[in-house]
Order: sequence, then C-alpha cells, then structure tokens
Amino acid sequence: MFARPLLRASRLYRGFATHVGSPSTAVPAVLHLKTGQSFAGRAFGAPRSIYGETVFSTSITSYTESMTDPSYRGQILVFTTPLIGNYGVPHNTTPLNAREVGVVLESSGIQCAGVVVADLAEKFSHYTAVESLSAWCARYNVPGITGVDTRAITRLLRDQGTTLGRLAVGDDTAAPPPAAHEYWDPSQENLVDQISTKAPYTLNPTGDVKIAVLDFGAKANILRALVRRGAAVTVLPWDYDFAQVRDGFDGLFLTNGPGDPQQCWVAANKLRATMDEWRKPIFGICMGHQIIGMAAGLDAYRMTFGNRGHNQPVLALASSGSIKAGRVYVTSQNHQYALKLQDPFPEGWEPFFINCNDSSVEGIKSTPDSRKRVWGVQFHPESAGGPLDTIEVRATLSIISEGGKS
Ligand SMILES: NC(=O)CC[C@H](N)C(=O)O
Repeated sequence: MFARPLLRASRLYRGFATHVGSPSTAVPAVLHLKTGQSFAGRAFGAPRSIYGETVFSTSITSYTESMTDPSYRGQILVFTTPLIGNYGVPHNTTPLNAREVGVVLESSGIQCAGVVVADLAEKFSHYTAVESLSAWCARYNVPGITGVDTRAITRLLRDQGTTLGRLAVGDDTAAPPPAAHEYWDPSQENLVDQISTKAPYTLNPTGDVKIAVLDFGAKANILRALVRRGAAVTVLPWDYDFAQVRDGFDGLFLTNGPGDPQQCWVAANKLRATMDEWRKPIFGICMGHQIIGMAAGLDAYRMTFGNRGHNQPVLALASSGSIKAGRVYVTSQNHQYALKLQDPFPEGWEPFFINCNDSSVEGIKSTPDSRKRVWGVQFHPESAGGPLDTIEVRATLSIISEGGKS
C-alpha cells in the first residue's frame, strides 16, 4: 500500500537530478587548492578561470545576499548546503524594495571571485526570480563549479584552514595545478580601498539623526537598517578625515569590509584620535568592529577558517540597551579575522559578546566610566541573510540612532 508514493518520490528525485547538467555537454572545471588537492566537476556561469581564497559558508539560504556581500571580495565561496540556485536570482533594482539604497541585494553585483556548489539547480522557482544562478554568474563574469563533493572540500578547509585556490575552467583544466607561488593572495591587497566609495554621498538627507558611515565595503542592508530607523546617512570613503566634519554629525558608524583589517591601520589611527576627543556614539560591525578594537589597543589575528554562516551562537557578557548579559543570541557572520581575547582588556574597554563555539571576541564596548560611547560587534545584527530570532540583537543598530538623539 505504500509502494506507489515511494515510487513517485524516487521518480521525482531522479527527475530533479537530471537538471544538474549532462556530462556530455558540460564544460569541465577543476578547483585546485594550494595545499595540493584538486576537485573535478562541471563549470557554470562565466567560462573563465580565477584565483581566490577558498572559504566555506554554512548558510542554508541567501546565496544571493552572500555573493553580493562586498566582504566576500577575492574569495572562492564554497556552499556547504548541497542544493544552490533553486530560488534563482531576483531583479536587483526593483524600485519598491531598492528605494533607500538603490539595490535589493547587498551591493550592485557579485563580489566573490567564484562559487563552488555540490548540486547546481538549473531550474529555479521564486516569485521574485528573473534569472538562474548560472545566468547571473555569467552576466557578472564570475565562474562556478558544480558536481564536486563540497563536504570533502569543507572538511579539508576546516582542518587545514582557509586555503588559496584556483578555479580552472574549460581548456585550463588540462593544465597542471599552479605552482605555489602562482596563487593570488587577496590578504596582501587593500581590498577595502578597491571597494569603498570614492566620494561622500547622503541617503535620506532629511533624517533627524545625522550618522556618518565609514565605508569599508558596506552591505546595503546596514545602510537600509540605519535609514529605516530615521537617520540621515552620509557615506564616506574608509580613510576619510572624519575629524574635519565631525561637528556636523550625531554618530559615527564603521561598516563591514573585505580582506585583512591590518590593511586599514590608517583608519584605525584616525579613529583613535577621534575616540579620544569626541563623546558621541560610535558603532562598528565586523570589519568596523575590528578597526574599533585595533584603535582601542587590541590585536586582530587571522582565524583558521573564520566564521561564515547564519547560526553562530554568541553569549552577551554585558547588558546594553535591549541586550541582556547571560543571553545567547544566534547570529549571521562572515569573517576570517577576529580580535584577540586578552586579560586584562585595555583600560576603558570590556568584552561585549563571546562566541559560544570558539570563544572568539564577538563584541567590545567602552566601559561606562570611560566617558566614551563606543560599541563594536563581529557578527551582523542587521542579518541579511540570517535568522530572524536575532531581532533583539538587531536593536544594537538603534543604539547609535537613539544615542545620537540623547
Ligand atoms: N564581514 C566583514 O566585515 C569581514 C571583516 C574581515 N574582512 C574578516 O574577514 O574578518
């Protein structure tokens, strides 16, 4: 009596599997890792070969948001979720949703260097979708590889750490793997300088709280989150001399961004001078948090494989606004570097959050007696994509807009 439904289910599965591309027509692709391993599969997206830093993300959804996140610049992104592409890609500038910052996703195009998926969905279905993942990648000249064992790749990256890689496509797959010195290392470049706005611009100029944003490679949803809280948001280049204009602002915000924070000491040194004299609220996310920590006297270090995913648990060590000490929040993250936990913390600073998995510093804040009002969080409270159960943590963003009003 159960035979029919089971049969139907297995037929469905077989039917579904045929959409991943037929080997006879597929363009070959190989992912080489600098550590000597190679994974052969089929190419999709742009038919070109690239170098990058190979990282994995455990996010189950939001491949569109991850791939447009400027923090993924220079990286070959391995999705641990096997089926990627099934809800396609939306139009990125749909007027209704894109009103505030001009885009629906996290930036105007694909930022990662390449993508690695186990099982590419060529058929997609979603009410906002206008194209397939493969067509979108081709349009932005970004290659992908599918039909590889992403679990094996992820286990390697977890054990040996984030590894430089080469995604070879088409005829390049016949060439031997690159020599060690041929791999491109994005951490040697100032990626922030490449992506940051070149000229200041203002969103929602009539907003009641004026927030200056240092743009290290801002995710659009951070800007949206500030605008939605009523702020006028002036976006400045990452190394802008904020001290010259600070009297016109109620708060300063430092964004996320790609690459090694050590490339951004110019900004950290300028921030230190600002923090010594300016008593208005300062808040940073991810790269912004790392810059605040460096300015405060903490060391930033490179983690083995970083944290990339939507289910990173962080424990609040201090209460602030809606955040309660002792509570665990589930957060969205994308980072390779972190601030070193040290005891004692620099004078005038305290840890704010700590990661429950690896004890890395997830947030810092100035102490009440420091007379500063500065916060930084390693995770993404604005969480796009990410779980909605961090809604209370999102209120961290209000600290800066509310703080500015007081
Ligand atoms: N999302 C981010 O801002 C990442 C910060 C930094 N590039 C890192 O990898 O740690």
